[in-house]
Amino acid sequence: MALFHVRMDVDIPRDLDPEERAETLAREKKYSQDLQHSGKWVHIWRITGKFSNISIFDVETPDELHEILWNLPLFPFMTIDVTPLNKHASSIK
Ligand SMILES: O=C(O)C[C@H]1C=CC(=O)O1
Repeated sequence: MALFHVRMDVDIPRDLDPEERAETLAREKKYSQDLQHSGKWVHIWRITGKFSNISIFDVETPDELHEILWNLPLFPFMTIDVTPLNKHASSIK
């Protein structure tokens, strides 16, 4: 198990075909919710006032996270920042 903090900033071009935009967003939602049901996408929080999220992933390896992120339907329109997390020595959990 490895935890990662991931920030995703979305920037969809204004001239993208509205049908393609809606279809991509619908696929993104299903992809995200399937991963949430699987336990791999542990948290997703909207950043106030931005088309961005902060997420926590629980995966086996960085390669697995890379595959998940690479296959996000919105990946072509995202800037993604990944921070690996280690257990803090003072954590009681
Ligand atoms: O809305 C977003 O932050 C982008 C993306 C991540 C999951 C999802 O459903 O959409």
